[in-house]
Amino acid sequence: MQLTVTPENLLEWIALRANLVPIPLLHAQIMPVLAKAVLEAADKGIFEAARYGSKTLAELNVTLQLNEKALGELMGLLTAMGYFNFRNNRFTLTRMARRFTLSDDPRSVHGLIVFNNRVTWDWMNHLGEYLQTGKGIQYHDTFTPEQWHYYQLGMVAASNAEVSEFARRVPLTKTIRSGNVATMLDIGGSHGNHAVALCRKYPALTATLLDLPQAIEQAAPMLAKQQMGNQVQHQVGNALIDDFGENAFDLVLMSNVAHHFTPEENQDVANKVAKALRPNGLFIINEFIRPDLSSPPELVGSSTNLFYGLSSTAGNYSIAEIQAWQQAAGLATHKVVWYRTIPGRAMVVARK
Ligand SMILES: C[S@@+](CC[C@H](N)C(=O)[O-])C[C@H]1O[C@@H](n2cnc3c(N)ncnc32)[C@H](O)[C@@H]1O
Repeated sequence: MQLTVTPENLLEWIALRANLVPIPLLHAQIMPVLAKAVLEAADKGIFEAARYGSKTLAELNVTLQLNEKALGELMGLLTAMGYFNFRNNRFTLTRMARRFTLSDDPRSVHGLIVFNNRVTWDWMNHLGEYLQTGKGIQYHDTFTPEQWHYYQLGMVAASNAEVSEFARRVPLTKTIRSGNVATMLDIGGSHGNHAVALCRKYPALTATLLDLPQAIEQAAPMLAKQQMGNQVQHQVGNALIDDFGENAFDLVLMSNVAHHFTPEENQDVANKVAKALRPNGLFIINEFIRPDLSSPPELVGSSTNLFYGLSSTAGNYSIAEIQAWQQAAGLATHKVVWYRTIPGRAMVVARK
């Protein structure tokens, strides 16, 4: 799947091939406005206001109480972007918008949109500085409790978008698949969505979510809502400092954490994971993948690579880099599972 400029007829195709389309104008003038429109719309409750039936602009604004001219401009853009249908002067949420922007759909990314609007949008102003210094924001060290809250809400929402495909396609050991008693460690497990999905499917599987104390403070109520009792539990810790034990787990997941760590830190974590796995146990690194510069362009992996560099100093890693840590830790390369619903994202799996 690609995010691209797509010609709609032969003449447009020719214009594109003839290098007559000012692509940077689209990237520099149009794309930032598209992104910010979606962020503000979710944050101001515009999708929510349109939840029931079809509404005129004035009807929408009864609850929103915004400037009606400005709201009209935003609604025009959101309609062009496929979030609303507009007929007989009335706006109706599209199926796509209903599923992904309303906060209560299991696949909703609403929390991530709000996190990006309230927290990460400002980070973009640091990109120039990052390019000069190579030093990312390292937000885990500086977040206020409120920012930690939006962060964890954002992470639940981001995982909502992938968790059903994850649970369906993740490689698992025979012990887990045959319903025997088994254990799982989720490094940086936060809200626990991935572990919860697996533990629901395999009631004899128990999971430990290891995360920083500030994360657990915010994520604990989110996990409690899942009503998993003792089957999925938080453990306060730091993956860069703590030991994970020996022959203790059938499965270790590290989802969206490697991009916060340097290669040396990831190697150190992989070594500890190898020790903590039982024989035949699996280590899954679930990440956006940095595309090889020599391979065909892929926007999601490249964009998240820059974003994680800016935010965490590290960035995305290629499949080869991830597998090299796993192999150096004494694990055997097992599988790479590319998501079908999220471009540029994969589970890189190794076996003990
Ligand atoms: C981007 S979130 C990913 C959350 C979840 N695993 C997912 O995929 O949705 C990264 C998580 O890693 C945690 N984290 C960051 N550094 C950590 C460390 N040194 N030890 C343990 N957890 C860490 C953060 O607090 C956060 O909850």
